[in-house]
Amino acid sequence: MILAIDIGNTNIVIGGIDEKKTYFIERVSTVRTKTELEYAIDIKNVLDIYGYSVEDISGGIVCSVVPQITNIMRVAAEKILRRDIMVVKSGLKTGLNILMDFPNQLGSDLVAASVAGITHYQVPLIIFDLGTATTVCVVDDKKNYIGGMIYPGLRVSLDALTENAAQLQGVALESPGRVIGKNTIDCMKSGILNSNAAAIDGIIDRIEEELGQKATVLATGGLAKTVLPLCRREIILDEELLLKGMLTIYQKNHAAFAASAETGKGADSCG
Ligand SMILES: Nc1ncnc2c1ncn2[C@@H]1O[C@H](COP(=O)(O)OP(=O)(O)OP(=O)(O)O)[C@@H](O)[C@H]1O
Ligand SMILES: CC(C)(CO)[C@@H](O)C(=O)NCCC(=O)O
Ligand SMILES: [K+]
Repeated sequence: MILAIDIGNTNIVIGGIDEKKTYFIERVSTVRTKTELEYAIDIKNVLDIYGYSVEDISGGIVCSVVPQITNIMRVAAEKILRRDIMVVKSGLKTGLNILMDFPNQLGSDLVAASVAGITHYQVPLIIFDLGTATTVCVVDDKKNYIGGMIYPGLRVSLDALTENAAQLQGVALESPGRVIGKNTIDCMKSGILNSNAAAIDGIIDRIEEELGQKATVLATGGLAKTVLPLCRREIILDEELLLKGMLTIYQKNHAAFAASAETGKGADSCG
């Protein structure tokens, strides 16, 4: 099994995975001030809770969209696993052809999700990731990453609303059970959930129209399981999509990575 660490803007997902299965998957909060030792303790605690030791882990990979934490987490994982840890970045083999204006600016999380998409599902693909941001990845029938969308995630949208409206307070992100709200809280709950669900349905229609093809639609991220039940289109929920993508990237690059680490050419340059 390898250790896969996905650093998002809100949460860090720590998972143990191999081609057979996911052994554990846990979230800790993304805290920008934590030290290497504190993240090392997080990793150690997750392993301890599940009864795994360092010997059970054959390697590690970090995927991050928070640049100031990337290296701290890499060193933290190296402290625990006592081996070089791979970082998802441009230059690695992925099997995905990124047709963007600036391919190296594409978020590593979007790369990992798309790699998992082309590995485990039928292309073309539309992939929604409902986290801090809601992102949409579009992969065509030739496994080209052709673009997507980025818009505010549900929690970020709600926070902006309550900050700007004097009479509105925070609500839990849960369905009120009906579309037409009868009180402030239900109106807000219905509004945030149904507006996002309807957006997803509508976005799928528009992307398929622009693609000229029907696509496999996937969803992942902390909020996917809350929103998907309100969508009308068929959408496959895969909460382990990023971990699966990180495993594939690890496998495709592991030999070159080990060789470059061995010859001291720099632990994190692979090609
Ligand atoms: N059970 C929950 N109830 C309410 N909000 C939640 C819940 N779980 C996650 N969230 C919200 O979902 C968002 C985080 O989703 P996720 O765990 O996918 O985070 P992330 O991976 O850090 O996001 P990103 O990858 O976009 O940076 C946050 O806005 C968080 O407040
Ligand atoms: C859009 C987010 C924040 C989603 O996590 C992340 O993928 C990111 O910071 N991306 C960089 C910009 C881009 O992907 O075009
Ligand atoms: K940011």
